[in-house]
Amino acid sequence: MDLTQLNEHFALPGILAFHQTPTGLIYADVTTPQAKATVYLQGAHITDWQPAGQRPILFLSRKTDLLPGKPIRGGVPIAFPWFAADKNLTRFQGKPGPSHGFARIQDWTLAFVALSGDDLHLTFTLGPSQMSRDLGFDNFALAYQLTIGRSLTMRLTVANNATTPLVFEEALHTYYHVIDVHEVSVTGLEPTSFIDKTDNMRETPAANALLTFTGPTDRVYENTAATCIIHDPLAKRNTTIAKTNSNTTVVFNPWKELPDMAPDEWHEMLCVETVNAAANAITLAPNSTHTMQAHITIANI
Ligand SMILES: O=P(O)(O)OC[C@H]1O[C@@H](O)[C@H](O)[C@@H](O)[C@@H]1O
Repeated sequence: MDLTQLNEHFALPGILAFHQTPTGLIYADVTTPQAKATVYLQGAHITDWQPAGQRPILFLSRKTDLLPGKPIRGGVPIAFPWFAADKNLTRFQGKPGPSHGFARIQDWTLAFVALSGDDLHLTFTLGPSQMSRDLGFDNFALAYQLTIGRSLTMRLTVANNATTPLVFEEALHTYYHVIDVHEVSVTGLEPTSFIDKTDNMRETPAANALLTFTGPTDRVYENTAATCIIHDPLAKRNTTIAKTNSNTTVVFNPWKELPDMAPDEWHEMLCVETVNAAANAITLAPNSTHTMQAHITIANI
């Protein structure tokens, strides 16, 4: 659907309207009694969620390009069907796939809109495309359900429509806005060992202490379904991330400016990602589905 059709079919006066950036990306502009949000069709990518009375919860780089086919830096990129670098080149006839897969750089289809009390439900779908087929993925379907209100729920369902198992990784690669990452801590991962991507993928024992940030951080915590809490004393809030059917959590801060970030913006961001990757990659039987969910709530402290 083009912009006009989206507005004809789905707009809700005062609640939901669709707009287009000068660069050609279509987005949903959401204003409910409880929250504001922005969701791009490219990647079904939520870039802003701001419950009433709160500062923005999600980080979005001021320098991100918002160009067709280019990943957006911030918000919640959906990684599928692999996480980070494509590690299995032979599966794709030697062609390297894009970082974090193709789902975040494809246009999704908006399939469902409904208001339920103060919550807005949006469902996006993605099926095979020329790009996915070129990378060896031709028999899957994705549905992404967002429930936007005082809390945010993100549910990603993968269906395997093939006659052979579908092996994939997935992530709701959530960038949180924090006032100063030096002052922030994360609880929930104390008892869990991790792969340290900043130290040659070293298997690192559990710290048994809350997580604070003093340098580049890129950690893959496997076999954990734990709820995590981001404690941001300067913002006077705790952000709680509860997961369903996710056994990996990734924590990321580059500790330097990335090419599509403004200088020093890394101070203001922290990724705590709801993931199934590495040892927790999913093998999905034919004619079955897998649903991973993240539920985010905010409490003032
Ligand atoms: O630059 P990208 O492709 O968006 O990836 C950002 C980061 O995403 C993290 O989740 C990965 O663990 C990092 O290794 C990676 O650098």
